[in-house]
Amino acid sequence: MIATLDDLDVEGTTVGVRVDVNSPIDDDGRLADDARLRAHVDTLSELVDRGGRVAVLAHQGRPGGDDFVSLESHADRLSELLGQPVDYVDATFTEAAREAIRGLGNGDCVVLENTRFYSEEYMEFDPERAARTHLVEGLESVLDAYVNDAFAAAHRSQPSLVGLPTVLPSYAGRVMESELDVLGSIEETDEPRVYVLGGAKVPDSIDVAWSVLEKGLADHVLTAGVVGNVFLIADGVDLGDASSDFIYEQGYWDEIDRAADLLDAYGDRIALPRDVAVARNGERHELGVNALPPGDEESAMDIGESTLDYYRRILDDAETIILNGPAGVFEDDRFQTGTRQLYGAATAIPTSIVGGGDTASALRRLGIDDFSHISTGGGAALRMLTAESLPAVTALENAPHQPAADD
Ligand SMILES: Nc1ncnc2c1ncn2[C@@H]1O[C@H](COP(=O)(O)OP(=O)(O)O)[C@@H](O)[C@H]1O
Ligand SMILES: O=C(OP(=O)(O)O)[C@H](O)COP(=O)(O)O
Repeated sequence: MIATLDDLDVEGTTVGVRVDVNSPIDDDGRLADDARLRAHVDTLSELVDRGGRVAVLAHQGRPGGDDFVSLESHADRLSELLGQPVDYVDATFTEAAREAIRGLGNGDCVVLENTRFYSEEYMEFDPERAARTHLVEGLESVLDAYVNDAFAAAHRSQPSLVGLPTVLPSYAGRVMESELDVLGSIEETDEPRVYVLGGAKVPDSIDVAWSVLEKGLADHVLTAGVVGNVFLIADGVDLGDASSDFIYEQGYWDEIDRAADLLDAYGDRIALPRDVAVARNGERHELGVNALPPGDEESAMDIGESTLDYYRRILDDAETIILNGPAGVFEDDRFQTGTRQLYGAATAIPTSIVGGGDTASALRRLGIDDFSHISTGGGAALRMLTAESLPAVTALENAPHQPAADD
């Protein structure tokens, strides 16, 4: 049983709120897309409106990456979104941070510095050990409560996600609540239930496929993107050197054997692309699988019309569809068709659930957003779809001061 904001007496309470605003960053090191910030506005505005003293904790990027930047521009944007001043302090758990938190009045909000500027926050710990890190020990004394709204990071066992809820009364924010509500009860959705696995996270997608087929959750698994390419090769199709080299370079070669095992076990419920699109003379060119391999240097970048017809026929009967990852290289106009049409068809199905942070924002840019639920998480959503527990969710379940089960 996880406590929510409904269980928290907010007025005058100093709350540490973990959000996931890990976002694309522009060449000047500033926020380039505010979708993830907007997702947390409900939680944050509720807390300030109810008189909370709000300290926001978040990570941005990974050490060494171009997007590993300060949260100053996130704070600026948050101020616009909340319609009130939001302070930023370039400290996370030191005396400067504690001073900023102690200085909050009711309804005030401050954004602390990128948690991953501190090495412990980029390591995974069990909750008890995480509770003895500098970040947790530094903040514990100035916080009355902890709210986790960072569903997209809930598969990470890092101090701000599993350590703070070990020592503070803890609550799920509104994003976390709605994600757990939808993704935690997939088995209650209507059948036939179809999973579409596309994109480039091949090992994760194969884990999901195994799990949902084994548990009988999926009536059909439709494959696309790099995932579809791996299944085609596993089925004996020669996709040519360019696609094979790409899969090899990504370190996914072993996944071909796993895909072949899956086809052996559940081939009747797994649908493979019937054609692919390549770039020929600078234009999109579709090739049936019987016409493969493609020319030298031609890579399978999207699914083609014949695959879309086949997949649409399967979708005709579906009551629930769960999609993860694009059908092709949607960043290139020539290879957007598969994603546009497949996801477009999915919006007509009564229950449509999309996982995958990057895919979700791309879909919004394509103007396709009429789904029952668009998850804020990529990796976290995939983990939930395999019915695996997420460390940050478990930490919330085990946190002190939980409401009684019959509350
Ligand atoms: N056939 C393909 N070949 C190469 N890359 C692909 C192909 N299909 C999809 N992709 C790439 O997959 C990436 C997104 O996949 P993924 O990271 O799994 O999605 P998400 O971020 O939503 O979880 C996109 O950058 C897209 O270009
Ligand atoms: O963007 C995130 O995950 P996602 O790419 O799976 O959606 C989260 O912020 C987690 O980031 P991480 O994968 O660097 O731990």
